[in-house]
Amino acid sequence: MSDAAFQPTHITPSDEQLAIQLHRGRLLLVEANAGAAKTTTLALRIAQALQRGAEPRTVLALTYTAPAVAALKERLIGIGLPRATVQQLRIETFEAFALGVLEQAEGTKTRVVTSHELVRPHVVRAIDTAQSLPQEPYPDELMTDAMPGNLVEGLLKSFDRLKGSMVFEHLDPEERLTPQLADELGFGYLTMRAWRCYEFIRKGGHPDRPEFRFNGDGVYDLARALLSGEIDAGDAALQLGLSLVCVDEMHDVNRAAFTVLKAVLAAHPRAGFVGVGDRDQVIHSQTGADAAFMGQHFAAEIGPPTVLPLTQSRRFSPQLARHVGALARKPYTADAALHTGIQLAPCESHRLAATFVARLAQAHHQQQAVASLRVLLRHPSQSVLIEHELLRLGVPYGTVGFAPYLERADVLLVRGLYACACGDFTGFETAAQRAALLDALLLFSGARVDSIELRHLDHTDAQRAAVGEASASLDSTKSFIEAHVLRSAHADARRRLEAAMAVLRGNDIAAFEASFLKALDAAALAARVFVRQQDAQQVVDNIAQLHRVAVAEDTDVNGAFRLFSAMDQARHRRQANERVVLSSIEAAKGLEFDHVVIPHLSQGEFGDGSTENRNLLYVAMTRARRRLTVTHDAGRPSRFLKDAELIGAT
Ligand SMILES: Nc1ncnc2c1ncn2[C@@H]1O[C@H](COP(=O)(O)OP(=O)(O)OP(=O)(O)O)[C@@H](O)[C@H]1O
Repeated sequence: MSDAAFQPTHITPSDEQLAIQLHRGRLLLVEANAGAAKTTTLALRIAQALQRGAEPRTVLALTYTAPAVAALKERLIGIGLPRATVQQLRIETFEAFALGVLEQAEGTKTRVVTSHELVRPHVVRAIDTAQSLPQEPYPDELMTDAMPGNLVEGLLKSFDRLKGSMVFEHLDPEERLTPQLADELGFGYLTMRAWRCYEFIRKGGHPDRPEFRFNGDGVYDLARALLSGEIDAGDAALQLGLSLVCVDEMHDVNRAAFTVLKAVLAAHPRAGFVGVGDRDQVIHSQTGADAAFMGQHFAAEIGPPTVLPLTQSRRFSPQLARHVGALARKPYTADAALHTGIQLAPCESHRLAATFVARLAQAHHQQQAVASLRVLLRHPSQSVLIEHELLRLGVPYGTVGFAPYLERADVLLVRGLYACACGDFTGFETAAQRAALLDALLLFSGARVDSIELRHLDHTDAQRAAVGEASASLDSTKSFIEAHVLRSAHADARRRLEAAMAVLRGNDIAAFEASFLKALDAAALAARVFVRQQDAQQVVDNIAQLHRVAVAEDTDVNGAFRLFSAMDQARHRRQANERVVLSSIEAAKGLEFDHVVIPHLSQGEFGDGSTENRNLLYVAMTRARRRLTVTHDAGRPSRFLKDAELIGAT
């Protein structure tokens, strides 16, 4: 145990950082810009606590996302803490932490569901129930022309906000829910009624715990149990013997997470608290995230914190700080010693942008110095052309936040249709490849595996068992497709799949170009399968991009599909590479890379001008250390480029 300042490796803390590292007051908040060393300074504060004698298991650091957990661990190792010590610290997402506390309090583990598609039937049932309750005082308000299945996406989004903001829990229990009250709260009456029914279904009639928990339900259920007094700060499940509680990316905290945090601090009155965040990195506002939880709510409900500054970006240059400051409309300074090259490359088409990015990656890969190049994409479908070019050039790469395009269910569907239509299963040599193909075909065809031997299993397990068996050999795969996919497909889906196969069978590239997308009607196929509009849109976009690549290959249909298989094989032969990675922006939050590439910042490519999209671009640009490259169509640049003063305002 020592009271001397912890000495990090690699960096010399600034005076501002030292003030935070050595702070002894109980409550400390730091709000600072991206790259201003928030996570590093939190890591220093944790290392200082260990130096003062704290046991690693008594330090709890909570964040909202898995990438933020990874970023904090990386910084702790970066400042010199042994990996083994870092592994003993409790660094978790709020959701994982809440699930752990609930498991302890409930004495059992509840099933966790992560797929929107698996909760869809429960939401549909909740709408049905809400619309048919006999004592409903406002039945007319619950009628809608929309099919229940089409309401699921919107309802789940509203449910996220109802949970995150704990709207119901803050209502007067005596107050009756009326259409007017629902309106005042900013939710439709049907939404609030369906929510109550959904929660009833989720509880499954069990008195102590729900049947299942979906995304965010862990934090919500714990927060609700805390508010109702079912669990309190004195409960053994919350008595964790903590000496320090930290929250990284505190701007992502919503009312439910804040309720959990309050209870953790109440359970550990002697533990110190440090929270760090940046209000321009809020990309989860749909779940009720609000920077006020590191402002007025914190002061009013937990106590007045000491607020300490971190003023300068330590990641990138003053020039880049000026641009991101203009984008986020706030003052931004950076360490004058840092240099970040900024390149704005005009590329008129997606294809030109893909070629440009792939060449950059190739040059990067050939350099000897170990450095990271990260291509940050707003939508996964933007990777199709870029990956295709990388494979053509033989540049190894990895993907984070989405699967490589040749492994996506929608791309496997198209490749599988070609394989079935033309009897050419090249590219499906391994059982794993065949299993992925069967899963994709089952998904989009709406076919259900039905066999007497598997009746004792639930649907998911039955499908897994049947696919596992069928994928063992190519012959059994083919018979399974014939017997269980095409023959038992949903009627609409079957019509589309057969029409698409007929186009492929013709091996006529002109007909393929003119009518394949129309015959397949991916939008209709996807809308039947996916709950979220954005997921269905991704299917349409992925297939459109694949089609574009095949048409541009200047060969016949057989040639184009053979090329896809060859590329897939080449990809499997090469090791995934950490130096060139294509990634979603969400998965890069909290991380940093030597060279960041943001392709195609043109009108309509980065979503609308909403705060959420602006914040995503802010997060993306601020990941760069030494180089930032942005491509755009100079004829139709994104408005964000003007806002960031990367191009002149017109
Ligand atoms: N004292 C220091 N000297 C030099 N570099 C430093 C110092 N402190 C932090 N850094 C570096 O600054 C960079 C940004 O730090 P960090 O990731 O902690 O910022 P952040 O504010 O958490 O960023 P974000 O909000 O984007 O997640 C890192 O490369 C880190 O190593």
